[in-house]
Amino acid sequence: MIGNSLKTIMVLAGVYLLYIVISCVIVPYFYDPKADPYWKPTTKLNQNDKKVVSPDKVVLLQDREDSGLARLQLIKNANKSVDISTYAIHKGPYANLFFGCLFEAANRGVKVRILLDGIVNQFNKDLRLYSYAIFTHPNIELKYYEPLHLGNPWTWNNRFHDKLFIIDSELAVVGGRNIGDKYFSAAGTKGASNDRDVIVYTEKQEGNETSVLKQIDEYYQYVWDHPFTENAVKKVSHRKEQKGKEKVEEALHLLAHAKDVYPLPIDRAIDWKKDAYSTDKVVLLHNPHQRVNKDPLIWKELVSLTEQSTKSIYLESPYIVPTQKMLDYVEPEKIKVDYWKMLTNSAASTPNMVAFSGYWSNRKAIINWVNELYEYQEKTESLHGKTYIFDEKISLIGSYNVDARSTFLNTETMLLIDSEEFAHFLQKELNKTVDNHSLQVSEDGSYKAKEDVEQADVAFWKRIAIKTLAPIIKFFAFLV
Ligand SMILES: O=P(O)(O)OC[C@H](O)CO
Repeated sequence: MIGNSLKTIMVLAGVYLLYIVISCVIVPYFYDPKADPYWKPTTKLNQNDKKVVSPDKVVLLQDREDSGLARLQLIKNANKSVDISTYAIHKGPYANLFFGCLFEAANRGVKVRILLDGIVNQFNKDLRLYSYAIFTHPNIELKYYEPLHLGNPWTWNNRFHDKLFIIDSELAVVGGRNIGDKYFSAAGTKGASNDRDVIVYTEKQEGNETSVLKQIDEYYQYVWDHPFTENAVKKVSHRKEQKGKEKVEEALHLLAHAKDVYPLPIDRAIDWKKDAYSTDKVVLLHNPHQRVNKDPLIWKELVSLTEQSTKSIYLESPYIVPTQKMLDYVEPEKIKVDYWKMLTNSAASTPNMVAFSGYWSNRKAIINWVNELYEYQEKTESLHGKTYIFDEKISLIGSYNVDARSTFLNTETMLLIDSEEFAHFLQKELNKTVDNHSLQVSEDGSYKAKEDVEQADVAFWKRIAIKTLAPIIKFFAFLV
């Protein structure tokens, strides 16, 4: 009897596993996304357009602490609304301060909306407690994009990787950072993640119709109302409501004593607008919201810009895992750029062994594609920036990594900035990371020696993991 039940359970589990493999692995491997027949690249690089100055100004936000502080201050100074979308909120002191600021803003009447990836966040215990308090608060809402439904494994690959932060519909932060201590930690913090954001705002009231902020606002609303998003909590018991309130009180208390846990004074005014650059055009790029494989709109844009570039391309991505399906969109004979520099994590710095193993198998090919390939040599910090600069004119910053997951599977948001001044500045900043912390990879895969940068040791377990994973990931790179 017990034997029969066990057999039935094993058969059902096997059928379910097969259902998962078909939905999450086999279908995405074969399924070609439907292409938008009207798609055109956003920018023609070599066109001598009549110069139109956009009303948008941009500020590069690189320093980890400043970037964390800016978010907290912007929430504190919000008057009407705060709209946030991010892939992940990691539990820890920064997330608690962040929620402290959000609840403080909501308590004074600011409308707060938070949109997160479902699967990645719905098992975060702290977030669950906040979600109970959010449910009962009239001014804060929390939604999950594609939360886990065990019966719909074909939705599991559709991850929400957008990263937007919009204040009063008047200013936005677009970049690559999630919310968590490692993105905003002080210099020298172990496990710190280095990234870049852009603050975009407009000062001209009459120019607002052409501002990217309108586009960002409309896109946020579109995703907020999208059928793939759901309210995080549908009902709460009295006990849960109580637990949520206690968590919020804790966060507000922490905020009141922020100086004990946060290295920078939250109320210190930063005049970040002093570092603003004027622009000719700013556009929000995003992938379409489609399940299984998406029409790879951001990748198509990057390929088009690569093919149009004549002078230079600077590319920084924490993971570089090109797949054949991605390369099918490229016509190599069209790439005529004079100089191409690429920067990514080394085996020592990468926190993502799966993605790095995918890169490792392609490393030799990449060395041949570009003029100079660099790898970041810090053992306790990693690169997380997604930065692309074409012909010292067009810059893209945002969430998109050069891999199949960002290309076909995830939602992604990138800010395209047409500004020579900004591109020059960004290029200089990227070169600082290259010059001070990275080594160039030679044709044989070894590093070229450099006086001021030492090759970082790769932990023994990492070497073994890369050697073991690389041949396996080759077959699954379309999911990485
Ligand atoms: O580290 P992130 O935030 O760029 O995310 C990497 C994952 O591949 C997202 O799917």
